[in-house]
Amino acid sequence: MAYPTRFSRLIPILILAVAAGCRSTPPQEPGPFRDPDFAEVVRLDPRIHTDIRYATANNFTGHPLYPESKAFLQRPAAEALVRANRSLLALGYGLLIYDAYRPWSVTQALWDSASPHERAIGFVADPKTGSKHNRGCAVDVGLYELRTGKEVAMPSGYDEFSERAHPDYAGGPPEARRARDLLRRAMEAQGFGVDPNEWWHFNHKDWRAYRVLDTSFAELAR
Ligand SMILES: C[C@@H](N)C(=O)N[C@H](C)C(=O)O
Ligand SMILES: [Zn+2]
Repeated sequence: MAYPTRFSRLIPILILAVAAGCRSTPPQEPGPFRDPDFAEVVRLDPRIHTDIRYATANNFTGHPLYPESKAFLQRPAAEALVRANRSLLALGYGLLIYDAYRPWSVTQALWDSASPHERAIGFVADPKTGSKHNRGCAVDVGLYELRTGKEVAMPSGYDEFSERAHPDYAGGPPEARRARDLLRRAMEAQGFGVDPNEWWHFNHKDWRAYRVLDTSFAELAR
């Protein structure tokens, strides 16, 4: 029987073609874009603290997704963050970064870990379009108290995906809401906009000028 034999020879080729079609890659965007110019934030201002959650198992996936704990941003966003930190230092607080530049493949991994509901409400960016973190123009931040070095309590924890995480949530302890609003004012004064679902996530105003990247931290540090 000639037909089944010829067809069975085609099967590996078909599998390879389907696999190639499904291979995930960052979105191809027409641009034009600025060249990447990353700065490691703590080198610009060591009084900005970090607790890069995706470099630890203390994140919603339960696994480390970064090989090292680093906070890079495109230079205009990094410099704006330093200015926001300076304004907070004067009030007895400092910025605590939970995440900054995120390679696109990590956005894909977060998307794969998220539930359909979390995807639907925009808790994690769709890798088809990419995240503003992938452009080096989004930062997840909270506050620490200068006097004690301790993290300041907010109405929800980081990546707690609930109504309490909304930047305009009106419940919870008033001092937690005051801290959240103080953070937001300091960030907005320097050109960042808060995410409507997440009090900790801020996009720098220049995000459209940079493409989605999948460059590793090690490559950025070179
Ligand atoms: C997953 C969360 N930390 C986050 O950053 N969400 C936004 C929407 C993103 O993935 O860009
Ligand atoms: Zn974020």
